[in-house]
Amino acid sequence: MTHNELTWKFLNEFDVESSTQAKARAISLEHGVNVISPAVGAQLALVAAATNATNIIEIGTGLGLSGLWLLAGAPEATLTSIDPEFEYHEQARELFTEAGYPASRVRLITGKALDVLPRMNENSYDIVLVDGDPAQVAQNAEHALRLVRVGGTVLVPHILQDGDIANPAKRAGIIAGFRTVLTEATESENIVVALSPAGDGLLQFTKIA
Ligand SMILES: C[S@@+](CC[C@H](N)C(=O)[O-])C[C@H]1O[C@@H](n2cnc3c(N)ncnc32)[C@H](O)[C@@H]1O
Repeated sequence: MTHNELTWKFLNEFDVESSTQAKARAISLEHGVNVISPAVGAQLALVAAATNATNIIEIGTGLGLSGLWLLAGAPEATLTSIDPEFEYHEQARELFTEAGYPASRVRLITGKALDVLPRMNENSYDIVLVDGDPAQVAQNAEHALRLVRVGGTVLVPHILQDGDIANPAKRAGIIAGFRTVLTEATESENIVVALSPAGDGLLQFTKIA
């Protein structure tokens, strides 16, 4: 194993999941859902805790793993999570309940992000997680920036796209969308940006104006 591979392995094995998070990961994998790594999950929890988040929105519930990590950092927060898959939401609901989060604080909206997000109030959320349809990442990130309050943070996992984002020859389709998100984030004067190499990458930007 190279030095870089060893470092990456260490980084991604550093954080330990709760039994419910581990269960959510196993069920997600059974459904073929591309989940965040424990290292990314821990980063989400840390941002939620550091932001003292009370109002979180998540695009792409999956089976609930990323939501469980966000609530681990802000157990008193309300999580609104959007996904078109009703079956995923049924399973996720069971996992949120098992982890002790009441239904009143986990609002699952079964629908498509681009239908739901325009109806949500701007400057209202402490955290917006963008992890829905990768083909719509640029539009979703634009909505996220509108929805997050000043001082709040937008989180975009899978930003490195399995290494494809670093390959200039890869320009088409989904990769183009992720590149747009990165370019717009670095060019905006109203946000502070950090790109983390954890898991498949995590782009974080905090609105400052
Ligand atoms: C990468 S998975 C999310 C994984 C989850 N965030 C986690 O780490 O536990 C992407 C999710 O986006 C959902 N999705 C697909 N199209 C969507 C859309 N138009 N709006 C919102 N979510 C969508 C999929 O059903 C899938 O659950």
